[in-house]
Amino acid sequence: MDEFDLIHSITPRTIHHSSVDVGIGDDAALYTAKHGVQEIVCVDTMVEDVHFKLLYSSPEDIGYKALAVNISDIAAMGGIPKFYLVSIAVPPKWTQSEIKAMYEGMNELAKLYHMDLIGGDTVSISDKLVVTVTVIGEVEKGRACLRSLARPNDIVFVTGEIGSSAAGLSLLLEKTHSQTSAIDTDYFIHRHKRPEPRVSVGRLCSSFKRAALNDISDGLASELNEIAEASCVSIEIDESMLPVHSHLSKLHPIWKEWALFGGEDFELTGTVSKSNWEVLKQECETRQLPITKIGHVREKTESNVILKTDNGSRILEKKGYNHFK
Ligand SMILES: Nc1ncnc2c1ncn2[C@@H]1O[C@H](COP(=O)(O)OP(=O)(O)OP(=O)(O)O)[C@@H](O)[C@H]1O
Ligand SMILES: Cc1ncc(C[n+]2csc(CCOP(=O)(O)O)c2C)c(N)n1
Ligand SMILES: [Mg+2]
Ligand SMILES: [Mg+2]
Ligand SMILES: [Mg+2]
Repeated sequence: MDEFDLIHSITPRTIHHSSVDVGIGDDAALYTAKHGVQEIVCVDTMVEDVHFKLLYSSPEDIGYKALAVNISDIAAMGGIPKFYLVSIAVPPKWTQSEIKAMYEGMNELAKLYHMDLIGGDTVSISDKLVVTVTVIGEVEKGRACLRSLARPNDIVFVTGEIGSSAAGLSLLLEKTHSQTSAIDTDYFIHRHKRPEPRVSVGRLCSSFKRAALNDISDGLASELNEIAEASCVSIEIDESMLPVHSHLSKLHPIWKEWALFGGEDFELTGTVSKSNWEVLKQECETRQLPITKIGHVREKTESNVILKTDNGSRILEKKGYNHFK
């Protein structure tokens, strides 16, 4: 079984409400609730030992990340997050104060975005903790940054830097050991545990008539393939332009794999027209938001995503984190 095939197979062929603008297939769903506004809804689950280990994650870390990954999906639609609901399945070993600490972790981030916790559900489970967060946000009607909005000649960009979260995970799982104290391993670990959703960049993109966005949960290669598929275009990126932390390559020889396929960076990748790119770059510079051009959108060819390297070019397959592979 493949995660993406499964989702495809359960996608309904008909909808009952014409107010549904975007259903299954993007970072979040969109429906028109009131004049001039589209509501955005998304949900993501985190499971102990699949998404985090108690060995290195505090209850606050778990709560923080469970909300962060959902705010990131709202950012990837160009929206403003407003409300959240939390469903928890808690094993017997958890104390009430640990659960409260998990909500404190969420609240840390919710405060920043002025978000309200408006509901949820609590059940017991025999073994591992499961946290499911639903976030509701909104975007001006017609301004959502859909995966299907990339067009030939657009500029392809990514925010922040990629690969650092995967490096942090590798350090936490003790698959990687730093040979020198000159490398700030805590930095990479922090990037893994406490991703920062890029809401401001999403909002800048939603001010353009058209922008495609996706947030990086499964890895840059996977997310760009999703944009290329949804937009019926090909995407060409340049390996030498990929933004990575200056210490990443010193940590482990597989650093390029981390950057392309590692995932959980929760940065945004997307495409805008050439003229909008100049505006976006300038606006990001003014606000000190890191953003990097990494390539171009092309007319559709048989390969969805192409990576140009020093030795030529290769197809970047939709390889990355996949729950059933
Ligand atoms: N079990 C499911 N039932 C119905 N729809 C689903 C299910 N799982 C995923 N989807 C839908 O499929 C689309 C893609 O979901 P996916 O979870 O891959 O995206 P994402 O949340 O952006 O990525 P990630 O979960 O890796 O952070 C979304 O529209 C989502 O709502
Ligand atoms: C203990 C442990 N092992 C592996 C990973 C890596 N990982 C888990 S889920 C995922 C993709 C995003 O999740 P989703 O697609 O569910 O949103 C990635 C890259 C981790 N975080 N912790
Ligand atoms: Mg997403
Ligand atoms: Mg999801
Ligand atoms: Mg995923």
